[in-house]
Amino acid sequence: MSTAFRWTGQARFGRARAGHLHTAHGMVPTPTFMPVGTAGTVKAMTMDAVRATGAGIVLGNTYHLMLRPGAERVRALGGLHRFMDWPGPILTDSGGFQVMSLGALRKLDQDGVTFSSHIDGAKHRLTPERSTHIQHALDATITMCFDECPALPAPPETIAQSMRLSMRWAARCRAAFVPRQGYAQYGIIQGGTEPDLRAESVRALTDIGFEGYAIGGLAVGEGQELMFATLDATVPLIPDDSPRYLMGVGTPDDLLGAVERGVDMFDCVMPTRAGRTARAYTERGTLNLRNARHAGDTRPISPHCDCLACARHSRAYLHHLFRANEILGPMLLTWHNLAYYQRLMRGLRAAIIDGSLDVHAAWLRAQWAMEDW
Ligand SMILES: CNc1nc2cc3c(=O)[nH]c(N)nc3c(CCO)c2[nH]1
Ligand SMILES: [Zn+2]
Repeated sequence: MSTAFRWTGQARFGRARAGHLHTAHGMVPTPTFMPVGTAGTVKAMTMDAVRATGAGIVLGNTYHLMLRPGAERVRALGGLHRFMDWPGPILTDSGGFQVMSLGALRKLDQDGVTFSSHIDGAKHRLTPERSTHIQHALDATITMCFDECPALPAPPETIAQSMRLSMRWAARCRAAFVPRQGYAQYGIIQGGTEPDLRAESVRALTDIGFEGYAIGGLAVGEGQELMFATLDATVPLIPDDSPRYLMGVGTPDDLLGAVERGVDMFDCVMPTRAGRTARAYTERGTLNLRNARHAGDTRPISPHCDCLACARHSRAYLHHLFRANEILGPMLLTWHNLAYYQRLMRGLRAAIIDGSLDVHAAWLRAQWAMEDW
């Protein structure tokens, strides 16, 4: 069986699709949610626990790993898969977004970005070539292009100039990429919420040619309606047999709407960040487990969940752990939230395959609107 990197379709429902991502590090059913493993760890989770939630692919970050422990050290230690003991596929983001959200004293120019580390203030520089080389040193299964994600709202001219810079950088990233069987590089579509700029960006990237395409520049405060409108304008322009990845998204309702619009891959810090702040995701919305109403509640977080927290513990116990600031609290709740996100994706995939996505979507939305049990 060829291990060439590719996405293969299995079933369609309207613009939604179910399929498989074939990579050098294994095959992942889509649509898929990628837990964020920023600095070589999915915070508060062992990788066995991440696997137990049903995750197939995780995300790492160039920015964090280049600062600590350093890409060359990770390469010397056998690459990120060995380093974090995750044999499955790893997608690494390229660093530009994180520099603009975390780096200090940032200076963007036509050639790249100079910044000071938020850890020790040391000066660093990222260019399309350096970001691509770092991701190669990490042995990322999927390498992301080095891009600029403009803050929204912004005038169309600003969005256009930023997108065209990212497209010039995408060509430099492709030239610096070392092709390997089963590995991939994704172009990142920019253009804000301007349909014509989005179309120009898709054309620029497909002219260069990548193994997959990400929709960047969203989930930066534009709101769900504008995000969905931008997906409506952009996703149909992406080659049908290419995997589509919506960066940084999102809530369960965002994921449903984006899957309905043909997106295959997602990453978001919400389930893991919420797991550390006592916010639990359930089929009926979210719960704040620090709330006193849970103090004596012997029920599991969700009656539909097979995670460790729901199998063995009560809401009362989770409430206690967070009130006592015990480390086990974030561990159990992160596990639960990731299990919820994976269950949601499995349900969407099954509904696409059995032709019931419209009914399933209506049921999900009705459930999310209901009061907690
Ligand atoms: C939370 N919202 C969000 N929007 C994003 C937008 C971008 C983007 O446009 N480019 C790149 N490289 N990464 C992005 C990321 C980090 C993904 O974890 C985003 N994350
Ligand atoms: Zn659970």
